[in-house]
Amino acid sequence: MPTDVCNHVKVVVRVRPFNKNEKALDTRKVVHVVDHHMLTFDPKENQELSFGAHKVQTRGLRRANKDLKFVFDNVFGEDSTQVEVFENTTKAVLEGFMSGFNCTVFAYGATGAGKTHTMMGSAEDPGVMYRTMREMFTLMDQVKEEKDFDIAFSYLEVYNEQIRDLMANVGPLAVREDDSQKVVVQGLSLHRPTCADDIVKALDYGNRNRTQHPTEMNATSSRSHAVFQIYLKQKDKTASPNPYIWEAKMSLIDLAGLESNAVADQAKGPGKCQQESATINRSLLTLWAVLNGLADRRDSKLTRLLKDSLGGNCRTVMIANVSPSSRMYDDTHNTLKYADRAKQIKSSLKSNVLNLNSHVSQYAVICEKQQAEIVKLKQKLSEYEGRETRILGPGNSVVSSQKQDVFTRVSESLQTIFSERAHIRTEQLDLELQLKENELRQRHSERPTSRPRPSMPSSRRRRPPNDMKLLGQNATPPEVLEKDLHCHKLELQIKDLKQHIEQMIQLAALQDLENIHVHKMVNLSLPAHSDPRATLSAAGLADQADDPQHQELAHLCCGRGP
Ligand SMILES: Nc1ncnc2c1ncn2[C@@H]1O[C@H](COP(=O)(O)OP(=O)(O)OP(=O)(O)O)[C@@H](O)[C@H]1O
Repeated sequence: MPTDVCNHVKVVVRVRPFNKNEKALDTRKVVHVVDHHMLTFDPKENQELSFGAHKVQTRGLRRANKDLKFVFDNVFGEDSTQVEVFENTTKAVLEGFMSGFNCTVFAYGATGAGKTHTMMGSAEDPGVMYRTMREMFTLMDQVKEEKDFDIAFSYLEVYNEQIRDLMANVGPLAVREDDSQKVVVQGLSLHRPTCADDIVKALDYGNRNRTQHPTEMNATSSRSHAVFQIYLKQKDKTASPNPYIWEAKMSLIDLAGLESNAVADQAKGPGKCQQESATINRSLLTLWAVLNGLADRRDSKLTRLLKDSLGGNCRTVMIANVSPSSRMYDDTHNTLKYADRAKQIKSSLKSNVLNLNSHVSQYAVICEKQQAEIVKLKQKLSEYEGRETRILGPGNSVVSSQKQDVFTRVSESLQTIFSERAHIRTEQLDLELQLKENELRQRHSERPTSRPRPSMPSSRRRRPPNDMKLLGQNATPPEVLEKDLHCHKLELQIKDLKQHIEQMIQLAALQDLENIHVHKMVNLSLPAHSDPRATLSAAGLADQADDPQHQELAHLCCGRGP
């Protein structure tokens, strides 16, 4: 889904190591990296470090230390690796690129500050461009089952306000906008890489065509802005008739080195190079103003070219390259000031996600259908609310609430009948027990006291006969008789429990059957006082017509139907 987010331009600073010249001249170290986010420019004396044994004056007169603290999204020190820089710059925006956001990563800084090293690197230690492509291929590989990709790249330079194709080695080319406001460079060659190594070869080939002139700071100074652009189109592989399509452009730019006028003047004198330097500085200034939203993009070829890749709808990373040496004091100071201001730039992003056939008319039809569905459902709901509440009865037939009342009453009556039955049974058992007691008492009273009872257990037989006392002699039963009675009581209890369990099982089965029968009878809607036999046969229970319990139920159900 397309998403809009507000994003700051990510600004990082990379400080390169002292070069041979700077070492040889024993220049002062003017950039002190405090940590991964902070650096001090021109630190106070106690923080100062000189490369050699003695300090070397900056250009012009020695001035008071500025001791300026700068904070950035990342600060990479002199020992930082290409991997570290990549991981904390382009890698972070790659995810956005794969989600359809345009991205731009550009290296900015003075001539010889390390821009080309950061962006291109060398075959042994490739820079951001190669690593970005390699990572992109890895990411594409991870989702190749779900998405189809179409990837292409172009490589051009802007030199003295002219665009040249570095891959085809032709130019100048015109830049214009197409009907959909996309920037198009007429005649620019597009290339389809199959792997990251194709890109390295292409970059190597293109760089050989890039305009270079030696500067005071860099013998192989790139005097043009090199713009490497990757176009990625991805489409869902799903069988959906409206698959999403992501289209995004990533621009990796190695800008021409900014030259302070002092250096340029010193190095070049009048002529072509002076004009070149002035053009570079002007286009960088324009770029800067565009980034800050202060200038029209038509002011320079570079900004026209990057119309859809700067600010606005784009994720931007700026890598500011600086030298640590006092020899480049002013350039470094300027670069850091610009980088610091770039942190304030915000861009409003919009993912370039398209949907095939996503016509408004389609959505209107879907909306209409859904609205009709809602009206229908609302009607149904109010109909149901108007009616009496219905619940499901046995056999899944619908029983009205009136019938449900009768059903509940019949169930309650049945419960009462069964509990009364149980009570009667208990009373019956009590009576039986009393009878048995009386029988035993009578038997004992008839028996001679001296003779032991043959049925008694041996432990009892061992007791002296005079222990036995007849009931009635002192109003307490003899011990043997008491034990006999207890034994008998237990036997009766066991018998009763067994019967009770059987009864419970039968009752449960009967209750189920009765519930069904009651339900049948309740549904008959017979008048009150109908003949129970007739009710039973009408309910299809003619075989139960003589059963008093069923007759009782039929009586209860009659006249209570709907
Ligand atoms: N981080 C670094 N580590 C080691 N060497 C570096 C580093 N950065 C730059 N260099 C070396 O410094 C020299 C100048 O760097 P580079 O060509 O990248 O500068 P540049 O900013 O692109 O200059 P220009 O704008 O003039 O083209 C090169 O020899 C490069 O290898």
